[in-house]
Amino acid sequence: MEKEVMSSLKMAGNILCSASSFIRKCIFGVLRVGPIPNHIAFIMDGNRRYAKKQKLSHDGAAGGGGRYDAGFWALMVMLFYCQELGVKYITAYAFSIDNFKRKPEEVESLMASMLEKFHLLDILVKRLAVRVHFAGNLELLSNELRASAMELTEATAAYSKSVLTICIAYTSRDEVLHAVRESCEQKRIDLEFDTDDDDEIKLMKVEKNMYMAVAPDPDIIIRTGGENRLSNFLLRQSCWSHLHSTWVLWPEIGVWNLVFAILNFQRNKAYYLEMKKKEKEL
Ligand SMILES: CC(C)=CCC/C(C)=C/CC/C(C)=C/COP(=O)(O)OP(=O)(O)O
Repeated sequence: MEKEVMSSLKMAGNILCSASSFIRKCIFGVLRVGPIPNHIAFIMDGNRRYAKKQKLSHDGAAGGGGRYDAGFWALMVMLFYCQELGVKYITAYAFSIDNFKRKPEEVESLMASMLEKFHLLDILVKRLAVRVHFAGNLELLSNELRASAMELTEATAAYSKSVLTICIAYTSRDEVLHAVRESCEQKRIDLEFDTDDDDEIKLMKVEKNMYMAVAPDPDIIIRTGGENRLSNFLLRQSCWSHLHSTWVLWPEIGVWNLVFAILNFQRNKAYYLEMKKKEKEL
């Protein structure tokens, strides 16, 4: 009897799963009628609030892992959906330089959790043929974490179906400073940074040295957790990005949040194109 109940439950689960995957595919098909963004960046806010809500452990040993496990899986789900939709570039703000100011035990356990997640990522991204990049001042990380990040970058260098950029030890201001420093350095070496260049060319030369030079500018930046700020994230690259803020906590982000963000982006784009057309007609 118990066996029969279990197998019926399993069957019901499979039917529900196939139904939801069918519905998702239909919705994605409708979304594809409009322009699909090439690059979506995520500000993954709300992990601590989620952990508090779920009464997850806050202690040093399990705090980082417990708190950020659900957030990591939410990122993997978003990566999967984006790939299914045809969004090639995905960027995640995983750890800002300002986050180093948090309590030392919190930073330590978060870093330990990152290391664990990098090993998991190594298996998962290869299955999805995802190339992984790291953007940020990796010198600020421990030797072990930095080595693991570099290994992951090398191990996935041949994949090209999607590109996942993980911003770690990152702030936009630091990125600009780094790019300007590198560009000045190259001037000494190559004399490349010609003083006769116009501003646009100078800017392009500096941009080549940005951590984020691996991806085009984001079409959409999605921030969870209810804030409407960029918090020192992709300031230079977000000039024309559509900003989408939602109250949902990052680990609870779902397919509908992604769908609404893309629908809003498509509506704004259509409005913008309409305005441009009217401007030309005048
Ligand atoms: C390998 C990899 C990319 C892992 C990703 C893991 C992950 C979800 C990291 C997010 C880190 C972080 C500081 C988020 C901000 O939420 P918060 O802690 O500030 O939460 P709050 O807004 O509730 O205070």
